[in-house]
Amino acid sequence: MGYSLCVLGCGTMGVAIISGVIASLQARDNVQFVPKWESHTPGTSTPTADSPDPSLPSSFIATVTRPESAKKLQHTFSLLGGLGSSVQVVVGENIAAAAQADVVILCCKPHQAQAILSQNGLKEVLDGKLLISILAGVTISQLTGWVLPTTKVVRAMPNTPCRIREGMTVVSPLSDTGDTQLDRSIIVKIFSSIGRCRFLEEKHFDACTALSGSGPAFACIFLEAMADGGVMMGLPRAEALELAAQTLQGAARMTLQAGAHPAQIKDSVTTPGGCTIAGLLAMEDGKVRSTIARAIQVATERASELGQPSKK
Ligand SMILES: NC(=O)C1=CN([C@@H]2O[C@H](COP(=O)(O)OP(=O)(O)OC[C@H]3O[C@@H](n4cnc5c(N)ncnc54)[C@H](OP(=O)(O)O)[C@@H]3O)[C@@H](O)[C@H]2O)C=CC1
Ligand SMILES: O=C(O)[C@@H]1CCC=N1
Repeated sequence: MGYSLCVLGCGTMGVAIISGVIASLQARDNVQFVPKWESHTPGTSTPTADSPDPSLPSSFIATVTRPESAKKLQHTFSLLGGLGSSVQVVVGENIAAAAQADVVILCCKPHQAQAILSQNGLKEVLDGKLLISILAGVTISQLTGWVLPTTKVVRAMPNTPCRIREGMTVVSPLSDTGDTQLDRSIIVKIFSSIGRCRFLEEKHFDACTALSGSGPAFACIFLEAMADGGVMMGLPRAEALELAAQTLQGAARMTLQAGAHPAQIKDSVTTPGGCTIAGLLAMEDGKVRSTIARAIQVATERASELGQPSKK
C-alpha cells in the first residue's frame, strides 16, 4: 500500500501534479507482468505486480475554496479514469484533508500561504509530516515559522508540463533530521514520475522559478512567433504551429538527450551564405538574446518579492 497525498490549493499546478502522477501510476500498472526469471529489455520499467512501493502515493485529496472549482476538478480527474475517479475533492476542508494525508503539497498562491497554514488546527495535523511547498518566493524560513518544528518542510519548483509528464522540477535539499531516506525517495518518485527532477540549493529558487517555472510561457511566445512567421509566409496556421512546436522539441531534445551544445546545433544548421544566417542576423538585430535573458532576470527579481509582506 502506498500513502495518501494531499494537495492544499488545487488549481493549475495541483491539477498538473496529480494528473501527471496518476498517469504515471497507471502507465506503471499497465506494464505487462514479466516473471522475475525473465530478463528485461534495458530501459523498460520493472514489473510491479508483486512489489508495492511505499514511496508512491495510492490515494489523493485535493482542496479548493469554491464549489465551482471543485466541480471542475472532479470532472478533470474523472477523465483520467481509474485512480483519477477516486481523487477526493473537498471545499474549505484543509484541516480534515491534511489530517487524512501522509504527505502534503502546498499549491496555493504565495500570498495565501500564511493564512492557510495558520488556520486553527492545521499545524497540529501537519505534525511529523512532509510538507512540500511549490510556492514562488515563499522561503523555507517563512514556511517553518508557520508550522511545528516537527513538520519536514521542503520547497519544489515544478512547471505546467508536469501535467503531460514532461515537467522540470527543482527541489531544495532535505535537512538531516527525520526519515530523510524515505522522504527523499517520496519526493524523487513524485517529481521524476512527471518529468525531470533535480535538487538545488534554496538560494537558486528564484532563478529556477523564472527559468523553468515561468519558462513554458516564455517558450510559448517564441513558439507563437515562429508559427506567425510561417503564417505570414503563407503556411496554414495549424501546420505552422506543428512545424514550430516539433522543431523546438527536436532542438531541445538534441541538447537533453544527445548532449549537443546549442551553439553546435545552430552552427550545424547554418550554411555559409544561406538562409539560416540571414534569419539569425535578423534575430540579433532585434536583440533577441539579451531580451530573453533579461526576461529571466526580471522574472527572478519579481519571484523574490512574491509572498513577501508588502510586496504581494
Ligand atoms: N502556474 C504555474 O505555472 C506555476 C505556479 N507555481 C506556484 O504554484 C502555486 C499555485 O499556482 P497556480 O496553480 O497557478 O494557482 P491557481 O490559482 O490555479 O490555484 C490556486 C488554488 O488554490 C485554491 N485556494 C485558494 N485559497 C485556498 C484556501 N484557503 N484553501 C484551499 N485552497 C485554496 C484555489 O481554489 P479556488 O479556485 O476554489 O479559489 C485554487 O484552486 C503558486 O504559489 C505559484 O507560485 C509554481 C510553478 C509553476
Ligand atoms: O507567475 C508566477 O508567479 C508563477 C510562478 C512560476 C510560474 N508561474
